[in-house]
Parts: sequence; C-alpha cells; structure tokens
Amino acid sequence: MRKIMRAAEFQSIVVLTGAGISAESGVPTFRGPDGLWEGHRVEDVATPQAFRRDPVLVQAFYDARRAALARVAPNAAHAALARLDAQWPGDLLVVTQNVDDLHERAGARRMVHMHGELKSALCLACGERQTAPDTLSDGPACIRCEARRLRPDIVWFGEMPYHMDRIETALAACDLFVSIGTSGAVYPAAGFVQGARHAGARTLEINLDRSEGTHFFDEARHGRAGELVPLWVD
Ligand SMILES: CC(C)NC(=O)[C@H](Cc1c[nH]c2ccccc12)NC(=O)[C@H](CCCC/N=C(/NCCC(=O)O)S[C@H]1O[C@H](COP(=O)(O)OP(=O)(O)OC[C@H]2O[C@@H](n3cnc4c(N)ncnc43)[C@H](O)[C@@H]2O)[C@@H](O)[C@H]1O)NC(=O)OCc1ccccc1
Repeated sequence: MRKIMRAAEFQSIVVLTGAGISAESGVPTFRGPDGLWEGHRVEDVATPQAFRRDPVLVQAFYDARRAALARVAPNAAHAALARLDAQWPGDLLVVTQNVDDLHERAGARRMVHMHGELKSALCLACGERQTAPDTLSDGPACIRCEARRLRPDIVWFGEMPYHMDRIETALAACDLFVSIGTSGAVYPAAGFVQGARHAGARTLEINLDRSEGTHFFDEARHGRAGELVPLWVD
C-alpha cells in the first residue's frame, strides 16, 4: 500500500482529534488508566439527566476540569496542526471532540468544538452563550438576563453535537481524513471515517494504539501524537 502522504498531495483535509492529542499536555483521557471516567460514571456527570438530578456534582466536575486548564499547555501535536492551519493553501477543518482550549492556544483557527468548550457557559433561561466564569458552582448571573441558571456549554450524551452541518459538508468534500488520538467509541464522531471514505477520501489514523475504528482506515500509524503529528505535517 503506497504510503499516504504528505499533506501536499491533497486539496481538502478534515482532521478529527480526541483526548489522546491532549494526553501529553497532562489532560486526562476518558478511557485510559486514571481516565476521566475513572472517578465518575459517564451517566452521573455527562448527561442532561445527571445535571437535573445532581447539578452540584456536575458543576463541580466541570469546574475542576476548567480550573485544570490553567495548569496545562499545548503540546507539539497541537503546534503542528496550528502550523498546518497557518500554511495550508487548501481547505482544512479541525474537528475536535475535546472541550479543552489547547488547539486555540496553539494558534489553530479553522477548527470547531463538536462537543462544546469548558471555557463557555449557556444560560438555561435565555439561551445566551457566554464566557464561563472560573466556577459555575456558586450560581453566577447570566450576562444578559441576570438569571442564575448557567450550565456548562458542553454536549452531553444524548444531546446533539455542535456544528454538524459544517462538519458533514467538510467530510463530503474532503480528499484526506486524518483521525488523531481518539478511541472511536463515541458517535457520531466515530462514524466520520466512513463518511469520508464514502466521499472517496484517503483515511489516516494516528493513535497510541489500535482504536475501535482502525480497520476503517487506509493507513494507521501507532505511537504518540506529539511525535507522529509533526512528522506528518512537516
Ligand atoms: C458511549 C457511546 C456508545 N455512546 C454514544 O456514542 C452516544 C449514543 C449514540 C449515538 N449514536 C450512536 C450509535 C451507536 C451507538 C451509540 C450511539 N452518542 C451521543 O450521545 C452523542 C453525543 C456524544 C457526545 C458526548 N460528550 C462528550 N464529551 C463532552 C463531555 C465531556 O467532555 O465531559 S464525548 C467524550 O467522550 C469521547 C472520548 O473519546 P476520546 O476522545 O476518543 O477519548 P478516549 O479516552 O476514549 O480515547 C483516547 C485515545 O487516545 C489514545 N491516546 C492516548 N494517549 C495518546 C497519545 N499520547 N498520542 C496518541 N494517542 C493517544 C488512546 O489510545 C485512545 O485510543 C469524546 O468524544 C469526548 O468528547 N449525541 C447523539 O448521538 O445525539 C443524537 C444525534 C447525533 C447526531 C445526529 C442526530 C442526533
């Protein structure tokens, strides 16, 4: 199989990233050892039902992750994708499942957070999206309606992911789809590789080890994103 190549061979690229791209920055992954789900059952902290049942637990879970962002920094993989973004003349969309802000802090611009952002909050009274204060646990007021009903601007299980139209348009037009640091366990993100293949794109997986979707990819490179992503981009 001819090695998929240098980005230069392609016109339109979609890159999907998951928790694995932030692991080397010290952001815990979900399913790894000491993963985020270690301490909590998904359904106890990342579902709308959980938020209705125990908002204090859910707010504390996301307040802790938001506070932890101050103690981490982008790594070589984030930086390489930001270089690609700055230099790439063709179409590019980075779709991240991550709610951390490391892609932006590395300089990425052509990107979307399909599962929301820790640094954003949503008012349940008026729907206003706003920068999240450090903690939502003490019920800060909405900047527009002053109600004290802010929730983390995070897509929970059972909720519709963000930017799906833009993502599906990019997948239908891409000629290269690259998946970085994701276990391929959560949908609809885990189905993007099939969408890209359907559009005739070449597909490359960069992950520490085999994922649930490795068999869907034309090529898989297994190792640390911090080493393999710069090798792919530069
Ligand atoms: C568990 C799973 C089976 N359930 C789902 O997929 C559900 C239900 C479902 C929908 N369709 C289906 C079809 C089949 C089966 C189930 C479903 N999906 C939903 O509910 C979605 C919403 C899902 C989003 C939930 N929110 C998240 N995050 C925000 C919260 C938060 O962050 O707290 S999901 C969350 O978990 C997922 C975690 O996965 P990864 O990021 O891959 O992390 P993980 O730890 O698993 O793996 C890390 C990988 O990195 C590797 N790695 C580690 N270190 C490194 C390293 N150094 N270098 C490279 N790689 C590395 C590891 O080896 C590993 O492979 C991410 O998506 C992450 O965002 N919503 C929805 O379907 O709405 C309706 C809909 C949809 C579309 C159209 C119409 C209607």
